[in-house]
Amino acid sequence: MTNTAYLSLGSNIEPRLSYLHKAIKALQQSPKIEVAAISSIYETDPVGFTEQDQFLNLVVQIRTTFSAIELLDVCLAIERELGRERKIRWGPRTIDLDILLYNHENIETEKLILPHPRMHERAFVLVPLIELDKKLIHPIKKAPFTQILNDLSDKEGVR
Ligand SMILES: Nc1nc2nc(S)n(CCO)c2c(=O)[nH]1
Repeated sequence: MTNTAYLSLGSNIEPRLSYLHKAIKALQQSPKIEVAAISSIYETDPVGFTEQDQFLNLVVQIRTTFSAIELLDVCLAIERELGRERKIRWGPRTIDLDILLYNHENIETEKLILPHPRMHERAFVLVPLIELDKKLIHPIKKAPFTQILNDLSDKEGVR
């Protein structure tokens, strides 16, 4: 059964662009993942821990036969391959892959919460996600992501 998922990718340690390309290539190399669409790349102000460098962010749409938990393990493996060190929780990172949506499912385990619990607060996620599909609706809030973005105050952090 083929599932549709959206992943947010980010990097704020140089060479940022190279890390993003390598992460996308790693996804494409998986036999159980088809990268169906890739958003533009946005330079974004760090949110959460703001004393760090600007990020480059993008969102990819994938089709996959992995389960959500298996997809999480793939994302964590790619982060490890690209030298992600989890020193400071919100600190700088070579690469970050977050699962945003998996079909329209609501999953709540200690390893994985879907839809991503902070995606509705993050312009660096919403702007590229809407670029890929303007009609997407948050499966729990039942609100279009375009409306969630409009309601967001600090949109200016995304260029
Ligand atoms: N702009 C921006 N700020 C961030 N803060 C954290 S943590 N992250 C890592 C993703 O959770 C980011 C990010 O990817 N982009």
